[in-house]
Amino acid sequence: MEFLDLPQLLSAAGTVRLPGSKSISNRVLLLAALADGETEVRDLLASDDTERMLDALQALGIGVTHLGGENWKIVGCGGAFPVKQAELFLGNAGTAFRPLTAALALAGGDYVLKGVARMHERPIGDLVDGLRQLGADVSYLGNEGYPPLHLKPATIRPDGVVSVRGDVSSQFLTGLLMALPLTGQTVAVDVVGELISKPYIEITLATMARFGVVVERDGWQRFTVRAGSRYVSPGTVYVEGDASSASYFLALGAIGGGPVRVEGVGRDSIQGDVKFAEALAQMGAIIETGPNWMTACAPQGGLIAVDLDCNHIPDAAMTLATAALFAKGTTTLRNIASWRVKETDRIAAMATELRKIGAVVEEGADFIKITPSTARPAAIDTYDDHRMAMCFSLAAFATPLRINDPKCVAKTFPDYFERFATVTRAAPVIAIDGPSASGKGSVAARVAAALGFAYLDSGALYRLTALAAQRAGIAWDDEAGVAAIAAGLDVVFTGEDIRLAGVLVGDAIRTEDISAGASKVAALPAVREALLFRQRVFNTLPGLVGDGRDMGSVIFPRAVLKVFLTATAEARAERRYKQLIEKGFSANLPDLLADLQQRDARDSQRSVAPLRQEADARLLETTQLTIEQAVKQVLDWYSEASS
Ligand SMILES: Nc1ncnc2c1ncn2[C@@H]1O[C@H](COP(=O)(O)OP(=O)(O)O)[C@@H](O)[C@H]1O
Ligand SMILES: Nc1ccn([C@H]2C[C@H](O)[C@@H](COP(=O)(O)OP(=O)(O)O)O2)c(=O)n1
Repeated sequence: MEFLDLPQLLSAAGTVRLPGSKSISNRVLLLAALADGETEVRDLLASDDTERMLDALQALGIGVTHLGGENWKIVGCGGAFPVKQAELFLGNAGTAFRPLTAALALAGGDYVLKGVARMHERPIGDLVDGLRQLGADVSYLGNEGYPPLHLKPATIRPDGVVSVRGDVSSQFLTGLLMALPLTGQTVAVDVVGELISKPYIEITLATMARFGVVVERDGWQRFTVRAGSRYVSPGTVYVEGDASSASYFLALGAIGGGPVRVEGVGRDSIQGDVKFAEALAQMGAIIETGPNWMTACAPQGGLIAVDLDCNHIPDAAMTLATAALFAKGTTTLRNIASWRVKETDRIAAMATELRKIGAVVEEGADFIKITPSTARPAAIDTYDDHRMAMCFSLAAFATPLRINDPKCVAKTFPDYFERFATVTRAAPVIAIDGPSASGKGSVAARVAAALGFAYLDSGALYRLTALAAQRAGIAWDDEAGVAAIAAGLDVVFTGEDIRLAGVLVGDAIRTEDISAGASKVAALPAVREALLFRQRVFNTLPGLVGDGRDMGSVIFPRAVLKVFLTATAEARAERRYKQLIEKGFSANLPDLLADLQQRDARDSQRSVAPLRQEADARLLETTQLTIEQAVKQVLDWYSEASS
């Protein structure tokens, strides 16, 4: 499985131009397809969900032309799709599936609508019931009440009023409303139960109005579309930036200092999720808004917990759940039952993953309560849910973490993590790589002490793996066996002390035998893989100095400073000789030199993470230098690199 490792974050500031709103994009595409005339759609969101809609429209015979960038031309069909028989695959795109179901059920053709497995677990029965009241012929191909669906031609006989439930997903009402002009008659929709996510209905009404259809509204209970309503292209439509996507960046500013500015949505937005900014302000964040921009900064004393009804911001509220990790007290998010029928059961997923990083979480049918506690690194599962991946990126302010399957963000925000990187600063790393006995450990530990940073002796992990394998009777060339040992290493570093399975290791990992074993196990790709995340979790505040062979190339490629530390083989053999004698080991200089040359060769010739000076690493030749001189040089380079 693909993953993305995030270091602990230090701060956030900058500006992000948001991608187009998913909700607006897919509504505009469908209405442009149903309208009379051509529509130029500008700033459309480029994502999986909009691709599913564009593909479906093309399959239905709609003229779709990419004008370059985020701009598209849609040739409307005036309410009659040219293709009367089709099978459409809509992935996990609810914003494509529900409205297309409604429009196609009234379109007089024979259509099959399918999605991914999760889409087939997301209820659609309430919408189908509504459509059947209009005479539509809709049947379930799998489970009753769920996609896939078969829609057949039918006589549509609107008899005035249709009832639809409003308390499961507002997308059912959205789908129905957008399809009603296709009946040509006056139809009223009565909402049964409390309508949730009202702001999404506002987006629907505003978008329909942009295409010339005005829906009469009686509170949130009854919506009427008059006979003769027709969609007409407004010519050009600009899609607003995505307000839900804005939530991650505003939260970054609120947690990481800021200011973080988002452009593309603001005070004038038609999207309900802009209200997320108000929720963040209640947590203490300093928010400013303009017509189409917003900024967020962290408050002096840090964020504070809130108890909020989130019915009006169901998607953006997820962002509050991870922002709660940085708020004093217990945050309660209420009235969020719809989370359970989204891309995944978001209440369960959020609770499980927040607990992994140490938060105390209570969940109920329609609420979640989060109390922060000491954070610990973890690998976060994302459940094929873009918002899980984006929400948990915020948690990196508390701890380094791994995001599994980060590409699931493509559903609404394909380049999310690239943008995230441009507005965040991570805890700095100084990477010191070089051959055996070049002085890496001595220099790295002193540099770390001078800066107050943590120190990672990565070689010790390979040495510990070799030792633990030896103790377990596993041969050093048994890749799977040694990798399992590496993955399960029970090791605790405290200052200079290293404990393996609770017992002090001392010099047992420094013998020449274990040195040779370490070099052998280090050549096994599965072992390196198993030790990757274990090393990256050292990347915490205020900073880290890591020494080894691949600190700058593989483990911390974004290190602020990379140093390749070396000395002649003779000088290194002599240093090692002295070191061993001082420790009371017996040693022989010619043997040491031969051993060291053999190890240099093995470390630099292996296929994975070979020892070599990277193009972006600075060379520090120490044959003629004292340790103090070498340390000073690294500190000078660091202050240069970080200024
Ligand atoms: N520049 C230097 N000049 C002289 N001795 C050094 C220098 N750097 C390191 N040493 C000594 O060499 C030995 C090996 O250094 P160490 O830091 O353990 O190397 P590495 O971590 O690269 O294997 C230590 O005893 C250390 O004190
Ligand atoms: N990041 C690292 C660190 C060490 N190794 C390998 C290379 C060495 O043969 C062993 C032991 O590393 P260590 O840095 O402790 O060895 P030296 O002190 O340099 O002799 O592990 C590695 O492959 N990658």
